[in-house]
Amino acid sequence: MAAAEPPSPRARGRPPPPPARRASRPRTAPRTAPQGEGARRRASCGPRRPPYAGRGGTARGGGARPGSFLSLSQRGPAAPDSPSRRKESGGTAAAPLPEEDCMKLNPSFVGIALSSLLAIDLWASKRLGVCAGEGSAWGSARPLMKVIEVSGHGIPWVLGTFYGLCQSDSSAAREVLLNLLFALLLDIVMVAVVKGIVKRPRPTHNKMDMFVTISVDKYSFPSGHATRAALVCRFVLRHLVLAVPLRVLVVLWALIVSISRVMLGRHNMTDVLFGLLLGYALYGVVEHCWLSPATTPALFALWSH
Ligand SMILES: CC(C)=CCC/C(C)=C/COP(=O)(O)O
Repeated sequence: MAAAEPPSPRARGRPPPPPARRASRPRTAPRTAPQGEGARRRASCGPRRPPYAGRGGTARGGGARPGSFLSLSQRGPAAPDSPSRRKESGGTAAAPLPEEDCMKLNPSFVGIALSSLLAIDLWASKRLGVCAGEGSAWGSARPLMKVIEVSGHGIPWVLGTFYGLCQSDSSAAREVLLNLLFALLLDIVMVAVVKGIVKRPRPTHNKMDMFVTISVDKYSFPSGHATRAALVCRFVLRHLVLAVPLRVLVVLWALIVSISRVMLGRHNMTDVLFGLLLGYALYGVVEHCWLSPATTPALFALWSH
């Protein structure tokens, strides 16, 4: 006689066992099939206030709205019925994915990372501002730092280049100096534009006793001295024939000018780093727009004697 079969779960009034994929899920995430519209919305990857979001779904320290969560599993509206989508949803288009299948990236993490970086920047820059005043740790080196500051200032560079241009008697020298003048003016304009847009104030420990400034120089991002140092350094190394020790000196000068901006308390480190990058990139623009008697004959006619 055959043994009596145990009653099936359905016969006992229990729900049928879940499909194999669901059965492999951890027990800590029990689930029941979504019932009704409300449950379907909860199970979807759509906008949903995260547990750590404040009023209006804004996470602390960031500006993420609930709808701005990114889901790697979500599909854009362009391909709502793609084969992969159909496969995922078991053949029915637009079926919501289970919540656990969504990986949410909260954009406010980027904000938190940036804020942390800026906080470290402010803290480290203040500590490195050892020549920010006469009473600072290296206050006695401040006069020397200010001489280095003048060596990277725009006025001596623009006036010196202009003077050299007027004095030059070879067309090759004129071409190089005219392009250097263009590079210096482009640098001043670009730095002024970025400073005017970003409007980052100078460090609080800075004493505003700089030699000749323009209105945007009350802002600190990026460092005009650092952009000029990087730009002039690249320009000189490329267009002047110098012995190796002099080439090393040019690079050292650019580095010392840049470091001195933080030591003097004029800038935070990120101002200087961005300034160096900007100056390096601006040299590429100068090379691209290289002025020559062939491309700008009228300009060169001004300087021919
Ligand atoms: C007045 C002219 C022609 C240039 C201004 C040069 C200057 C004062 C730049 C500011 O440099 P930092 O941003 O490094 O402090």
